[in-house]
Order: sequence, then C-alpha cells, then structure tokens
Amino acid sequence: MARGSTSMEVRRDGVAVITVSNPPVNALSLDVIASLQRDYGEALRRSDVKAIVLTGAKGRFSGGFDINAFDKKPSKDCPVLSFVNKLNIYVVKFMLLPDAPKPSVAAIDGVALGGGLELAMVCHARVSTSSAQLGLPELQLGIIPGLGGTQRLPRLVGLPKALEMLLMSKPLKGVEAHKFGLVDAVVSADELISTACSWALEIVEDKRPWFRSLHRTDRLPALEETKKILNFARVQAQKQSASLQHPLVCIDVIEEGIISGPRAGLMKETLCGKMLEMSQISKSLRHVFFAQRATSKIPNISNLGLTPRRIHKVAIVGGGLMGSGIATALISNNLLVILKEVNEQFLDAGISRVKANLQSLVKRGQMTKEDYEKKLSLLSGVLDYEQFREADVVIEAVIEDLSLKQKIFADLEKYCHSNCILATNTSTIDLHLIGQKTSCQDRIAGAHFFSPAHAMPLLEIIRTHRTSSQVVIDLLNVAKQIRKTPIVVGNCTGFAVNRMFFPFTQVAYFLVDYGLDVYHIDHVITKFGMPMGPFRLADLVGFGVAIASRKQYLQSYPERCYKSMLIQIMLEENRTGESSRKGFYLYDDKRKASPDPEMNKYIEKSRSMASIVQDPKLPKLTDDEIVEMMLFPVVNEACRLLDEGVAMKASDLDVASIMGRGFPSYRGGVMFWADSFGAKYIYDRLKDWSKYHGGIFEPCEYLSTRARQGLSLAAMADGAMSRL
Ligand SMILES: C[C@H](O)CC(=O)SCCNC(=O)CCNC(=O)[C@H](O)C(C)(C)COP(=O)(O)OP(=O)(O)OC[C@H]1O[C@@H](n2cnc3c(N)ncnc32)[C@H](O)[C@@H]1OP(=O)(O)O
Repeated sequence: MARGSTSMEVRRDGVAVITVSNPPVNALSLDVIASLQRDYGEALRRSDVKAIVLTGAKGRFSGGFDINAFDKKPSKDCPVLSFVNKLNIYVVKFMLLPDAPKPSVAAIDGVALGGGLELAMVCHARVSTSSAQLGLPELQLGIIPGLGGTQRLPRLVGLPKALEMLLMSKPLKGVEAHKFGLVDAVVSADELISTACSWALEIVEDKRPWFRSLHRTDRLPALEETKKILNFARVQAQKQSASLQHPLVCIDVIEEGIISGPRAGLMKETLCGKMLEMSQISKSLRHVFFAQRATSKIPNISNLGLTPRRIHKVAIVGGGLMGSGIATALISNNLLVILKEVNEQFLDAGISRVKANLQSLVKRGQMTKEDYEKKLSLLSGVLDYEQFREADVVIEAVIEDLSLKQKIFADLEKYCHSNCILATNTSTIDLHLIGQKTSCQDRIAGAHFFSPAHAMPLLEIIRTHRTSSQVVIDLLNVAKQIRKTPIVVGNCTGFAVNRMFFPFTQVAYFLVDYGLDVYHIDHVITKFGMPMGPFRLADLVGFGVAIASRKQYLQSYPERCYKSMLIQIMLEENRTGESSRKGFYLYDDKRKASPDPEMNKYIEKSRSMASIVQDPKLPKLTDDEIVEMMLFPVVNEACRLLDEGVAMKASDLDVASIMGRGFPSYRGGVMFWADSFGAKYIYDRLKDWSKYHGGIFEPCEYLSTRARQGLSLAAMADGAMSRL
C-alpha cells in the first residue's frame, strides 16, 4: 500500500496547488516524493498553469522525510529502492524546483520540519501562519539535512541563526521566521492559500523577486568572519557532547558551501548524509524516536476506546524537593494545584521552592515574567485536607516511610471524592503495601517523577493488577498535559527505572571495596555518556534516600545486594550529600563539586569491614571493563523486568533509561545498547564474574535462554508473566 501521495488542483487564476497528504504529519515517504515529482512535472508541462503553490493537508505542511524509510533495504520486490530514493532526492534537490520556469511558493501551516522545510526553502517564496513551526531537527536523529538544508538555511537566515537552529534542533515560530527572513509573509490560516497564490502570480508578473535561495549571498558573512563563527560553533558542539561527530560534519558541510560554492556544498551534504545515515549513532537515535512514541501504546488499555477524564485540579501531599518540583511541573502547564504541608514553616518552604523553580525557568528564558505571576496564582497552600474534595488527582510525595504513607492514603480515601485518583510518588515501595489500609485499590497508582521533577522528562506510571484502566488512561493524559513521556509499568519494589539501575549502584560500592577509586568510577561513567557517576548522583539525591531505598532492595532482592558500609560510615561523620555540602565530594557556594582527599579514610574503613576476598585483577580493570561490570547487571535486571512482565517491552526500558537516568540517547537505551553486544557475550561475562563474586552478577533465566537460543534481548519473550 502506498504511504501517502500528493494531489493537484489547478485554480482558475492559473495556480496549481499541490498538497502533500500522508497522515498524521505528511511525512515525505518515497511514495510522496514520487507523486510530488509527477504532479510537478504535470504542472510544469500544462499551459494553463502559471505558478505552483506547495502545501500540506490538514494544517500540517510536512514533518519531514519519512524516518521509517531510512531502514528500508533494497528487497526482491523493490531492488532499486535505494537508487530511486537517491534519484528522487537528487531531482527535487538540484533540478526540479529551483530552476523550473514557473515559480513555486510554499504555504506553511503547522509543522515544516526537516525535509519539509527543505522543500519549502527550495520554493521561491514562503508564506506561513504565525503558529507554524519551521526547523531542521535532523541532528537529533544523528544525520544532517539531506535536501539542501545545510546550504539554504544559512543563505536565508544568516549563518549564526542557521547554526543555532541546526545544532540545537530548535524550530522557529512563524513570526520569528519572518523576522529572520525564512518566510516572506505571515498570515492567518484562512488566508494562507490565497496569499500564497497571489504571491506566486506576482512573481510571474515580476512584481515580486524570483528568489533562488541557493544563489543568495547577501546574508552570508565574509570568509574571515565565517571561519570565526564556524570555529566557535565547533567548540560549542564539542562541549555539548564530545562523543558526537555529526554536528561537526554538519558544520564542515556548511563551510564547504560557503567557501567552495553551494553546488560543492550540496555534493558534500549528500555524501556525508549517506555515511551518517548508516552510522550506529543514527540507528540508535532513530530507534529512540520511535521508542518514545511507542510508550503510550499499551495493549488492552490504549485500544479500549476509553476517553481520558478532564483533570483540572491536582492536590499534592508534601512540599519537599519532589512535591515542590511536581507542583512546578503542573502549574507550569496550567493545572490548578493544592499543596499540603504539616505546618506553616514547611508550607512556606515548599512554596518558596516552587517560586525558585519558576524563577529559574524565567532566568533561562523558558518563561516570561508575566507568566511567572500567572502560573504562581494557580498554586494554593493548605494545612489540612478540606480542599482535597475538589481534587481530581492527589499525588502523595512524602518521605519513604511506609506507615506514614499508609496513614495518608487512609485519610485521602476519607476526604477525596470517590472518583479521585490516588497516586504516590514513591520511588521504591510496593503499591499494595501503601494502599493496604484502604478499600479503593482500583484508584491507586504510582506517579513516579524524577528529580528535579519540573525538569526531568519522564513520568513512570505504576499500575497494580487492581488499578483500573481508566486511571491509567487519565494519568497518561496528565503526562501529556505536562509534556512528559510516560512509561506504564507493573508493581514491584523499585518499579522499572530504579529497579533496573539498583545493581549499578551496588556494583559501584562493590568495586570501591575491591580497590577502585570513587572518582575514577565517576569519570569512566561520565565518559561513557551518563550525566554523572554513581557517587556524584548519591550526593545529589542525598544519603537519607540512598539508605531508605537500599533497605527496600535488601528486603526484596537480598541475593543480589552488596552490603557496603561506606554510606553508613559517612553518615556517622555527618556527611549526607550535596545538601550538607559534604558527601563523596565537597561543594562550594556555587555547588561546584571537588574531590575530597579525606574520603580515603572512610573508604579504608569500609574496605576493612567488608568481608571480601581481594581480587588482584579488579583494580586493574580497563575503562571498558568497568562500564561492562557496572552496566551488564543493569541489563540483567532489565531482563528480569521483562520476564516478570513489569515492563511491557524492551524499548520502554530504553526510553526509561535515557529519560529517567540519563543513559546516552545516542547509544539507543540500555537494551538497544546491550543487543549490540549480543545476549551470549553479556551472559558469559556475568557468569564469569558470578563465579567469584556471587549473586549480584548471576545471569537471570531470560538472559540465559536468549544467549542459548541466539535471540536478541529486545524480541518479546514467549509466555512472559504479565503484571499489567
Ligand atoms: C532528508 C531530510 O533532511 C531528512 C529528514 O527530514 S529526517 C526527519 C526530520 N523531521 C523530524 O525529525 C520531525 C520528527 N517528528 C516530530 O518531531 C513530531 O512527530 C512532530 C513535531 C512532527 C509532530 O509531533 P506530534 O504531533 O506530537 O506527533 P508525534 O506523536 O510525534 O507523531 C505522530 C506520528 O507521526 C510519526 N512521525 C512523525 N514524524 C515522522 C517522520 N518524519 N517520519 C515518519 N513518521 C513520523 C510518529 O512516529 C507518530 O507515529 P505513531 O502515531 O504511529 O506513533
């Protein structure tokens, strides 16, 4: 079946309006490109057509090249697919539009991204609505624009703005695009097509210039200045991620076009684009793109036809770090929030934290000053449950104390209306235990945010076998309202994200007791691409939380816990982490972390208390071996989550690892990365370590089966248990 097409209507005034139609985002599939070529050919041939307007169906110009098509290989049915693909791109890019004898104008509403914007830039003028979004986000997919975007964008908006849009994958809204010269006029959606048609006819009548964006040089800086700007961009790109080469390739391609001319630039763009498209980094990032969109497709829930109920007001119990962060996320996205604390002092502190969070958004330009006041007015503080009657959802965010949570849930059942969703932000405690003293288990769910809650993009929604499907649908909708990516998981200690990563922390303490340096481990892990190592993270989260969650893991998974004394020893010396400015690191006034030589004292004590057999090989581990030793147990735990049905699919765990724990997205997430080694390699390594060091490394059944059968870890297991 064809994936999309174009249609052409020739108006009485002699303008052919060609419309791209490929729902939902009018992606440029190979079928669309072929159809576009046919319609363009006809429009150019027909004597009754004077000019062409290109647009997209249903208020969306185009979301760009069809990302699915990158993975299409020439097959028996279609052996020349990749050749046709190249040819089509060649025709559109070099010949068809820009040098055609009839002018084209793009009429842009909704999105014009990637190949979509590139097509629009090939046209001789662009008209857009004010809400249209125009951008080249290809770098997010590990590739560079492939239809001339690297050459045309700098010629239209100037080099600095083009670099910002490309390197940060940052789109412009219509009005700003007009200011920078990317579009020629901004009009309402109603006037879009008529204005574009008049514009095209005015070009024919020489009342407006016949611009070919590739020929323009008026917005390009002089060569000296160009070099300076590009070198600065190279430094910035490396600072942002030293492991990624494609941003540097993009800068080189732009440079080629400015120095040697646009044709040379286009040739280089095509050659480099093909190479990047085949890179492991691009494959990983494309996997993440689809994995992220698949998280809310939940069998037996999202296909039931349930409509999400309107969520207007959310009550939060506890205004600590998490509660205030959650409140910030909710009011920033226009939900009314009631924040409850136990006394005035704690309530003031909670509200001050919300204010500080909002101020930081204003400082970073993500919120205006007027919006600050507006959003803050959506928050009210309370000391009792009276106003909870009006809440549609309650999120409990107090400390990890089971009996306290049980009491709160029993109170909530008394005060809230009978449809109110009762959610907990616990990061580890089993939901059955939290709801034990209530009789409304169908309304109880987990809404686990990650710290800082207003900034981290993931929301882990936990469902017990008693939680109703409607509650899950409603929470998925809350996630959408507050612009977080949801993953829906089953109930167990630690749920999916924290449980998957608990062995990572365990192995870190194990390696320190065996002689490795704390700071070296953190360095190796950040070099691998995670935002911080396990010890810097422990400081950030605070040792109190670390001890509380370790207790839970020890109870639930004792056979794979390593009992290090290090944190306990440090707590006795009043080192509690970043909040007390002393943890594994020392923190200055600006919260900058520096290593502390005194740490040796605590580490020596921990080592002397550890009942371990010294292994002379361990302190000599290479960086790669450290990564494997810390992350293969994470893969092993992820396999258990799939086997038990706590997680539904491996790609959910990829998204969870990236968005909840900062696993580098360019490695595709934990399971995608693991599959690049293969189940057998990981199994053999874990088995080997488990012989010496026990249960913490013991490979699970899911992993060993896959290793034996030569299967990938991501392929769904037959007969896996389901907790959903
Ligand atoms: C040659 C060129 O230089 C190369 C390219 O053009 S590469 C592509 C560049 N374009 C992009 O990166 C844009 C990618 N898309 C997006 O950012 C967003 O989808 C969007 C802003 C267009 C729309 O967002 P939103 O309304 O939230 O819808 P979203 O859920 O993301 O997407 C809707 C569906 O369209 C699909 N989709 C979106 N863009 C797509 C694309 N370019 N190709 C294929 N499918 C696409 C999604 O996978 C999703 O499918 P599903 O319903 O089966 O899950």
